[in-house]
Amino acid sequence: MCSVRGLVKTYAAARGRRGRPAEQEVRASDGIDLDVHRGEIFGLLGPNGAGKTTLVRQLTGLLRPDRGSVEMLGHDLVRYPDRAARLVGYLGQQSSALDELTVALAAETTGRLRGLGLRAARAERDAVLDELGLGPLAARPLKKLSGGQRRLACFAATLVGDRPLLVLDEPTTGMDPVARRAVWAAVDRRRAERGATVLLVTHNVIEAETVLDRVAVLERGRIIACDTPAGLKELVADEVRLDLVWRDVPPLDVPEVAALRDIATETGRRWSLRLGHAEARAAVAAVTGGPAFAALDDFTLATPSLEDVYLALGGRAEGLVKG
Ligand SMILES: Nc1ncnc2c1ncn2[C@@H]1O[C@H](COP(=O)(O)OP(=O)(O)OP(=O)(O)O)[C@@H](O)[C@H]1O
Repeated sequence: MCSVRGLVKTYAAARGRRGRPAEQEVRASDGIDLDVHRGEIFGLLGPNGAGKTTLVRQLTGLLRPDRGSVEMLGHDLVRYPDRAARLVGYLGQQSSALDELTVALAAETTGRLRGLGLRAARAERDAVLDELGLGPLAARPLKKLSGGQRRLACFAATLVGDRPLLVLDEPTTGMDPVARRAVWAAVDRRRAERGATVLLVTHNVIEAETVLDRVAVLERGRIIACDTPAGLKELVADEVRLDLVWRDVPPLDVPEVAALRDIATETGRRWSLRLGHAEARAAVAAVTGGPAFAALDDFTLATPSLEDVYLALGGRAEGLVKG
């Protein structure tokens, strides 16, 4: 479906202003090889600034790589970037182009721009707005919607006028749980019923995990791991996650608790720990059996999620690329 080889993109250094030193140039894509197969939902994960948006903008013909090739359904998109519009439905991070239109007109116009006749565009518009529960907002201009509503309306417009590849950059940003669920259901339906291919950029690792077939983890312009969610999770299969929530102050006078603190990630009253199975059993016994129990509000023990993989990879980057 889409094959990327040796992709390199460097942003030029910004000149320093008012005595500040010039910024360094940024190599946002640093030799990326990637294959997205037809009919799969492919996820791109990575921390802020890893180069995800830069990569997808090159795949959608909006940004020209310095080096490397992008081939989509047999088309060379580096040489012929205009062809991407016929192949890709792209939901970028910003939506200003549609802001003046109503929700209904944004969807209809997208369909028309993608070559649908008026009746077909209107029929698809109605079906998509209905599918996403946007009917009540259809007559409202996008600029008068909340952030999450606007995002959902832009997502709706992206779906009109079927494209073989959907590229969605953080589609659920700002959405409430009902809207998010509607987005994932719509993505899944397009794959199941129409064999659509979807490339998804997301930070919402846990939510996306249920729909993703394969995932690439990007860091500083490079792909440091690429596999199925299950394959990636095997990388941390020997670990479990223990979350402890304290009522108030953790009982650091209990030696076992003090020892756990050294390896915990603290967020408010919550401690998150990644532990081996035996260590986790010992930790649970220590915090639930002894004097620490009175200070404990809640605890959960979970098998690793894609988020744990992502965090673990952050610590040991190189050499994990698979398949
Ligand atoms: N137009 C630009 N000019 C200069 N540098 C840029 C430009 N756009 C992005 N960068 C830099 O390139 C790197 C990759 O940015 P990019 O937006 O691709 O990351 P990202 O993975 O999409 O991040 P996020 O998760 O925050 O959206 C960052 O270091 C960023 O600062």
